[in-house]
Amino acid sequence: MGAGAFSHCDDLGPAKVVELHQPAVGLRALLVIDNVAAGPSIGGVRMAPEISVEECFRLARAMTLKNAMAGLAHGGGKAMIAGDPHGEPGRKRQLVRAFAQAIAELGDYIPGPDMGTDETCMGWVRDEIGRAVGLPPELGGIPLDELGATGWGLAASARVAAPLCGLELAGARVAIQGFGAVGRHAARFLAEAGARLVAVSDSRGAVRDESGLDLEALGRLKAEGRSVSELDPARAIERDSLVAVPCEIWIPAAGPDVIRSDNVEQLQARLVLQGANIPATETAEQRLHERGVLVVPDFVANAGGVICAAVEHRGLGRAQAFQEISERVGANTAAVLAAARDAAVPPRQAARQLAEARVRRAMALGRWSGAA
Ligand SMILES: NC(=O)c1ccc[n+]([C@@H]2O[C@H](COP(=O)([O-])OP(=O)(O)OC[C@H]3O[C@@H](n4cnc5c(N)ncnc54)[C@H](O)[C@@H]3O)[C@@H](O)[C@H]2O)c1
Repeated sequence: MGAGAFSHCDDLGPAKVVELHQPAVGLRALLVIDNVAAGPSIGGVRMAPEISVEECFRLARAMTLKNAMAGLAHGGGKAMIAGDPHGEPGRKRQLVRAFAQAIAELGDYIPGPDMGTDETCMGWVRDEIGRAVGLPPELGGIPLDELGATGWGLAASARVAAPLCGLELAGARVAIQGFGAVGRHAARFLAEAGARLVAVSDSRGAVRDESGLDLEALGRLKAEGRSVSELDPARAIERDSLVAVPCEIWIPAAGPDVIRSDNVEQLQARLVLQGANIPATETAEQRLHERGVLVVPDFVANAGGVICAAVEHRGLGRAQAFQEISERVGANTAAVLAAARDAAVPPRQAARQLAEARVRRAMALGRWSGAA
């Protein structure tokens, strides 16, 4: 046994750490099934040139907590395939199909799309082994990015969180970093609730207008492959200055670690809804808490996508998915923020405790719990 073989183990998991190797096609992949107490694990399949057990485990654990937080009958897992996601399509198909074959017997893992894979890949996986979520519509999939499942959940979270920091959504100014699947739909649903998008950025720039930005025009620009900063060049601002824009609600919907010690003091919002995963460093999030900025953590606020996938897995459609997203994300936002207030701790700490408690309660019902 290698010295580090069980280095990730704690009382929650991981249940299985599997190296998958198929020399005939050059498949190298990893699967971590972290915890299955609540039900078979759901989590994405990443394709990237470099993969590691460490990262796969961390992402699988994040899924355990996210799924438990969302109240789903699913544990957490994650898979990684070593490969070039933008490489030759035939090669990608071969790797994904070989991966699916290799996990055929590991029925306590249900694969979904993630960075480097998409609904087509999930169609191949389903074809090989009969299970996957995030499928193409022709196979019963709910197109969650097209419909804006995660943005819908963010808006549900905002409805609950806003009054807790003395805000009304009607008239609230919103700034959104990233105008992709999460950001653009969050903007749309918040606008329907009366909020006003005053600034938005993408990887190539940002634009700001205190009187409100035209969402349809922004959508058209993105559909043409252009940057949001082209909306009105006169009002374009430096991309990373978005953090300092005066607003009530700030939504990161791009990459990780965008709020850091070097820019956290510039943030003026009263509410931060984390659309992206780990958008703030630990120190910066602590600082926001000290400054009285209410932060709804990623795995509470952005669970819309995985809730949608779980509904799809049950064979149900988009109406059911959207209803469950608003109910679950809204209720969980309320529970986490109340627990954080009562214990005077940052919302992430309260959320983690709530999610872990749910996993432990599910584990206590299991055969090996030691309970009578
Ligand atoms: N899609 C989902 O349902 C979902 C669910 C949970 C979490 N997330 C997370 O939310 C984030 C966004 O996901 P997505 O699906 O919208 O991705 P996406 O690729 O559709 O959109 C990302 C957007 O961010 C912009 N961007 C990239 N770098 C930027 C930068 N430095 N500054 C400003 N903008 C930048 C891109 O131009 C694009 O507009 C990711 O962290 C993802 O892991 C997504």
